[in-house]
Amino acid sequence: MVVYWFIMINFTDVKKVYPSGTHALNGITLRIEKGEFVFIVGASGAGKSTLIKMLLREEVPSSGLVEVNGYNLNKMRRRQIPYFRRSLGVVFQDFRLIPTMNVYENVAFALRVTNVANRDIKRRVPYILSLVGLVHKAKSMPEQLSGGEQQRVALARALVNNPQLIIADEPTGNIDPELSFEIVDLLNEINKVGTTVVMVTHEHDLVQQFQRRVITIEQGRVLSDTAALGGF
Ligand SMILES: Nc1ncnc2c1ncn2[C@@H]1O[C@H](COP(=O)(O)OP(=O)(O)OP(=O)(O)O)[C@@H](O)[C@H]1O
Repeated sequence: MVVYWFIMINFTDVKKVYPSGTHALNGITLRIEKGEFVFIVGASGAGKSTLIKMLLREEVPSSGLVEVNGYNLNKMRRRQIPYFRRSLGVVFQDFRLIPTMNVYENVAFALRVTNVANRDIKRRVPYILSLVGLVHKAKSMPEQLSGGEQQRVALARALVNNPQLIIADEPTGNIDPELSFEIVDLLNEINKVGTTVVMVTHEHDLVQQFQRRVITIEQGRVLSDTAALGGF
């Protein structure tokens, strides 16, 4: 096996058959380099979520190789999984904020679980909240926020550990179209400073607007893989 330092994600002939017998992935081979911004698109049932679950090591392939950020996920031991996941920033469609914690605490919590010192938390959380434009909402509870604001908190939480890779699974699925643009724009800004971004989406308008690499999945295969217009 050759590990290239510039590769963030490597799938080699990845197949996934669920115990039900469904063939969700039928031989996916793709490479995403560090620093790329990639949209993953495809019809419902095409295999996008299964692909994301492979990236997070929530599912293992039936065959084929999955490498993420230098880790061979096929060989990863169970006790290594939490450490691996902490190297990623993950954003989901349904935000997944802790409802009993305010905005500040939701973001701080991601640092507390990794035993970051209090004085560093006090410095880092306001900085990240300022990046997503939510300093003035630090004391608000999630239920007091709009969908777009909740997703920005989720993004702040994903960013606070300074991950090299952000995985966003339909991050705009539950927010208004005009706010969706803002979320992808933030991901775009984060990407510009070097973070790799992989975003699953159904929204063709967004994909059109941002003109990045687009990988289309159909029936568990890569149907097309188009480089960003204007090139890298
Ligand atoms: N845990 C599971 N057990 C059995 N089959 C599954 C499981 N998860 C997904 N599938 C099946 O695998 C196929 C791919 O599903 P997947 O969720 O990856 O698609 P998707 O592209 O993410 O769809 P959507 O856009 O609707 O979320 C589908 O046929 C689905 O029914």
